[in-house]
Amino acid sequence: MRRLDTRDPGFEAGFAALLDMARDTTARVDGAVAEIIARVRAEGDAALLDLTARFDRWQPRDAAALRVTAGEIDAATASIPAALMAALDTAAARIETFHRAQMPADITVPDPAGLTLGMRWGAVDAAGLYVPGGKAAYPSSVLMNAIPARVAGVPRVAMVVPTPDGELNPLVLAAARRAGVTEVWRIGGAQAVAALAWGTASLAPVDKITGPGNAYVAEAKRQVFGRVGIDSIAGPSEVVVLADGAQDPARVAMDLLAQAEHDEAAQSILLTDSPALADAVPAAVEAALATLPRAAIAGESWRRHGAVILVRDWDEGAALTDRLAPEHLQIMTADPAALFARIRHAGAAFLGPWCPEALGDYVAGPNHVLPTGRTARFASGLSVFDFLKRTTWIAAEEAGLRATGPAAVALARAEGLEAHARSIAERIGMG
Ligand SMILES: NC(=O)c1ccc[n+]([C@@H]2O[C@H](COP(=O)([O-])OP(=O)(O)OC[C@H]3O[C@@H](n4cnc5c(N)ncnc54)[C@H](O)[C@@H]3O)[C@@H](O)[C@H]2O)c1
Ligand SMILES: N[C@H](CO)Cc1c[nH]c[nH+]1
Ligand SMILES: [Zn+2]
Repeated sequence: MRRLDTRDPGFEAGFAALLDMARDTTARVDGAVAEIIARVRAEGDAALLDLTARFDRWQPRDAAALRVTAGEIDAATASIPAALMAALDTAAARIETFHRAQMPADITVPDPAGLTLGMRWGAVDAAGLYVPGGKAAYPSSVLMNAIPARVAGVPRVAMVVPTPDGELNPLVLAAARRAGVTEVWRIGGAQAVAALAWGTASLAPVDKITGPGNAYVAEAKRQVFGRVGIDSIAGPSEVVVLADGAQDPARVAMDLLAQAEHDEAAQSILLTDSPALADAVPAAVEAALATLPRAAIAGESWRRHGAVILVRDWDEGAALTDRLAPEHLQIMTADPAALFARIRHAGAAFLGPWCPEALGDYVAGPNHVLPTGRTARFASGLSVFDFLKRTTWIAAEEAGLRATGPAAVALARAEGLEAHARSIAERIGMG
């Protein structure tokens, strides 16, 4: 854990090291990922069987065993206790409501020159959803990926999830059923991303791959981009908590640990204007760690990547937050909305002491698949827009072509493109 103070002369160097940590999560695995993708392209299902045995410690009998059957999904769903199923339902319904509200409308623009112009939205044909499963199972991520895809109208939704040691998580399967996933595959890591992008004899390729994952998954998505579309790069989790001196150190500590427990590579940062809070939180983190089942992961994450930054004021706090462009931004100050208005870059914001980030992970409604590694400077969280694309259209009658065509003819000739010019000119008798 780093302790930084903006008043210290060495602050910039320490802060730059924090920024580098966020930037560097995938670079170190690019070679290994390229090899995995090349193997899946060359060997298809055989590579999936071999890599699954190697990385997930599970040897599927054959390629057919990589696909979860409808019977397995039925049995898993039936095994979920009613109260847990009700919680899954609450989350699914709230996520669906929020994402339905995102659906954009087609536009038609009447044009005074006599053309009609428009833009139409349409869903991709097939989406591949990556659901992480190496260190923990994420039923909530199934809902967060699949519900926007279905709301957008995607007909084929293929989900991949690793099953370490051959363990299928029943709630992951129940969530897949609840969210309308059409295929579930027991594969993970870069090999799953490669299979979705290039296809194998068993798994048909998709058009768009979405979802979070570890550094291998994030790097694989980066490498298959272009062959398929991807959402943002959502890698190891991050949170920046902005808290003033009125906040309870124990609550702040648990909010930091809620990200740290995801992954040793996760990053949790506290920014505060209170020297007392800056002193109290590290001790509160250590005390809370002792009570957590995933203390080993959370402890390593906190010690390697965690930070407490003491700022002079919230002007400084807002500027540093923009430089971090965090995946999650939790604001617990006297006027959280006013401070949020001064910050431009964050994947998702959580305002006030009654809005811990974990609420958004599960049931609030907005998506929890968010841009990490400072990509919130230019990227956004998963939404229906990731599964939609736009087609613009133009309709012209003769009068419209006569009114607008001569300018096009002039520009086409200026570009030396005579066929362009004549395809218009000959229709309107310009010669
Ligand atoms: N941003 C989000 O919305 C969100 C949501 C949930 C989880 N997460 C993040 O997703 C990540 C999940 O990571 P995970 O590891 O638990 O699951 P994962 O499913 O992303 O990765 C597991 C896979 O990684 C591959 N792998 C592991 N070690 C490898 C190696 N040495 N070489 C090649 N491949 C290897 C294996 O194929 C394995 O199946 C965490 O960082 C968590 O913070 C993010
Ligand atoms: N915080 C994660 C996104 O970074 C999402 C998640 C899933 N389950 C719990 N949390
Ligand atoms: Zn989380």
